[in-house]
Amino acid sequence: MATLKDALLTEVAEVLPTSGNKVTVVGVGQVGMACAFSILAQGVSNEVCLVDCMQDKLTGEMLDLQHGSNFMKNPKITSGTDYALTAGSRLCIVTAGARQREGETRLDLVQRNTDILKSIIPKLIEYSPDTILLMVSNPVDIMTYVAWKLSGLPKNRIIGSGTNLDSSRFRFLMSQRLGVAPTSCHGWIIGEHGDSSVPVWSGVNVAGVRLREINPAIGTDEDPEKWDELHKEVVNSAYEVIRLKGYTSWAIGLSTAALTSAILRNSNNVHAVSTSVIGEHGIDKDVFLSLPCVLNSNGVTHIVKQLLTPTEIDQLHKSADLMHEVQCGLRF
Ligand SMILES: NC(=O)C1=CN([C@@H]2O[C@H](COP(=O)(O)OP(=O)(O)OC[C@H]3O[C@@H](n4cnc5c(N)ncnc54)[C@H](O)[C@@H]3O)[C@@H](O)[C@H]2O)C=CC1
Ligand SMILES: CC(=O)C(=O)O
Repeated sequence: MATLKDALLTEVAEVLPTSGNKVTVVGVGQVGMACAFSILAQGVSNEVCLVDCMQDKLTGEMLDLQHGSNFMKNPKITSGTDYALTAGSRLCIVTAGARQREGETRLDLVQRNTDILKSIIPKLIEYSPDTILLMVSNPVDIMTYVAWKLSGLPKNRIIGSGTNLDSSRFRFLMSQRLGVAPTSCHGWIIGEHGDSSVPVWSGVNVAGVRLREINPAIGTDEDPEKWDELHKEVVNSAYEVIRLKGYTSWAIGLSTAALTSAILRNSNNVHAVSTSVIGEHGIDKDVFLSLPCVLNSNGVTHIVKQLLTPTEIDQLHKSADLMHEVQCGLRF
C-alpha cells in the first residue's frame, strides 16, 4: 500500500548518503559540544557525527541539537559509541579526555590523555583513512604529536587547535585597550598553547602601523604602558575562566569552527595552529607547536616564515625544548 510519503513525493533520483562535508566530534563534553554547536549554528557543516563513551549523554546531546534543526540548515546529526558511524569523515575533531582542575596545568593531563587517545585515533583512521585530524584535547601540542604517531597520517593532515585561541584572546584584549575591533587588531601568539606561549610583539599592528615603531619598549619590562600585561592575561585566561566556571568552552568552540571552515571550504586562511615545526626558525626537535599556517582542504600546506626577533626565536626554542622534554617521558 502506498504511504502518505509515496503519495506526496515522486522519486526522481536516490538521495546521496553524505554531503561530503562530514565532521566527527569525539568527546561530547563542554568543549566538544561548543565545537559542534558553533559548526552547526554557523552552517560550516550540516553533517556532524558525535562520538563518546557515554551513551546516554551522547543521545541527550544529539536530541537536543536535533530539536534545533528548524533554526539551522537542516543538519544531519548522528551519534554513538561505535566508530563505524564516523566512516567517511572529512574532518575528525578530538576533544575527548580529562580537563584541568583548578590548580592543574595543561601539561599535568599528558599521560591520562595519551592513554585515552590510544583507544580513539586508530579507530578514526580505520573508518576515515583520508580524514584530517584536528586535535583539541590538552596539552594540545603534545596530543597532536601523539595523534601523529598513532595515526600514521602525513604531517599536513594532523593539526592542533594551538594558539588560534590564544591569538583571539590577545586580539580581544588589544581591542579593549585601543577601541578597535578584534579583527582589525593584528597580533599573533605562537609556540605552546599554554604557559610558554610566545607573543610576537615585533609584528603587532593596526592597519600596517607596527605598535613597536610607536613604542619601542612594547612587550618589555621597560614599557611604561605595560603592554606585556596583555600576554600575561592571555596565559592566565584559561586558569581564570576555569576558576570562575570550571572549564572553558565557547571561545575554543568558535576557534575550532573557524579552523573547520578553512579546511572544509579550502579557504587558504592563515591561522596559528599546531603543526610540525622541526626545521622552522632553527628548531631541531620533532615537536608540534603553533606557527601561522595556510589552512585548506589538504590541511596545513604552508607555514608563514615570520620575521621574528632573536628574543622571540629564543622563546620559541624554549617552548620546543619543553615539549620535547615532556614527550621523552611519555609512555605510548
Ligand atoms: N586546545 C584548547 O584550546 C582547549 C582544550 N581543552 C581540552 O579539551 C578537553 C575536553 O575538555 P571538556 O570538554 O571541558 O571536558 P569534559 O570532561 O566536559 O568532556 C570530556 C569528554 O570526553 C569523553 N571521553 C573521555 N574518554 C573518552 C574515550 N576514551 N572515548 C570517547 N570519549 C571519551 C568524556 O566522556 C567526556 O564527555 C580537555 O583535555 C581540555 O583540557 C579545553 C579548552 C580549550
Ligand atoms: C583550557 C584551555 O586550554 C584554554 O581554554 O585555553
